[in-house]
Amino acid sequence: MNIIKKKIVVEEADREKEKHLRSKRSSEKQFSYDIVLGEDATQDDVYQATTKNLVRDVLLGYNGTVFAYGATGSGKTHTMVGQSEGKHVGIMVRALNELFQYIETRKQRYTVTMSYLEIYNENIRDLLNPEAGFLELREDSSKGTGYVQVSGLTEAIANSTEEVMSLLTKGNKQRSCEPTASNQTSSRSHALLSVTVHNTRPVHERNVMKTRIRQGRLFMIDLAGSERASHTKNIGKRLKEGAHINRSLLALGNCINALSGSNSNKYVNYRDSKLTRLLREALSGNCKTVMIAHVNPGQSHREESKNTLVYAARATGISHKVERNQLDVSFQISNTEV
Ligand SMILES: Nc1ncnc2c1ncn2[C@@H]1O[C@H](COP(=O)(O)OP(=O)(O)OP(=O)(O)O)[C@@H](O)[C@H]1O
Repeated sequence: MNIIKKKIVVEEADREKEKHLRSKRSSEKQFSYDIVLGEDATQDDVYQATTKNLVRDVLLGYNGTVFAYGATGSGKTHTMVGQSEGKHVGIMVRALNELFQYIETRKQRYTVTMSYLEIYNENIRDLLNPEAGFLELREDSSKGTGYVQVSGLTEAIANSTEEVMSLLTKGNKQRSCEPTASNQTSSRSHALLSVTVHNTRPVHERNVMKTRIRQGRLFMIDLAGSERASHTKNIGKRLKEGAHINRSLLALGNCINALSGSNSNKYVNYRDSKLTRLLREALSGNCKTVMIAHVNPGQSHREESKNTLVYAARATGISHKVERNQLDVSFQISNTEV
């Protein structure tokens, strides 16, 4: 697999090449994306290219989502979570660090809250309070069609980088992770970290004092990887987990298909999995969304990598209008003379 700036070229296997040669068709398949990062890209390169702008946007009152997609063992957790310190820390830590660095230099009032959950075998667990058991999704139609909330999920207030990092570490330790034949540290769940930044500041416009309220929310998601039972050699519990993972990723793929390009009028079924119900806003609502597709360049991973590339190429065709969450509350200054 050759990696060029904005394109990925997948070469067919030798046997397929011969077939293409006989039919005089190209044996290569090209996929185009906004950005393509090669095997030598550092964690910082990935953060800068994918998430840095989302952090800035969230501070301005937009919603943002970044999610890692790809087959098992392709490097999703490495990208999103990474190592706990040093140059291999992942996107979650980098984004939270940058967010607090910015807030600490500002005089405005910011409140940062954070929640962290996992979807394991179609059950939602609070990673900041796992003792709470399985949590339910509740629809709140007053906030729009399909708006869902996780009932009883911890929304922890974080006042500093240290506090937020300690919450993140606590959550990561609770994640369902098991060795499989494909990956020694395979995530068996989808992990969704949500960070909400609420900001108020006074503004003075034409004799009117106002309080400007902005709220932005950043979702950072490490999906579990799609897997083939034959590759992972999973049996029993691992096999059941794999089936749940594949089913919810299929539901996500179906939503991406329905939302992309010429299919945009098609009915989008978010109801097939908890993952798609939770991601509805990110996929089609008021949200700037970045998908990081992971592919393994090895020959033996060619089919899985191709599937990932096809979905990612479709996702580039999804577009929707994004608005800032901002509200001005005015106080009239009257110059009444007595
Ligand atoms: N860019 C990279 N540099 C160094 N090591 C990497 C890189 N990408 C992945 N790895 C290593 O490869 C292994 C598999 O990666 P990782 O666990 O991130 O895959 P995954 O896509 O999250 O898999 P799963 O879906 O099974 O959870 C890990 O040991 C990880 O540290």
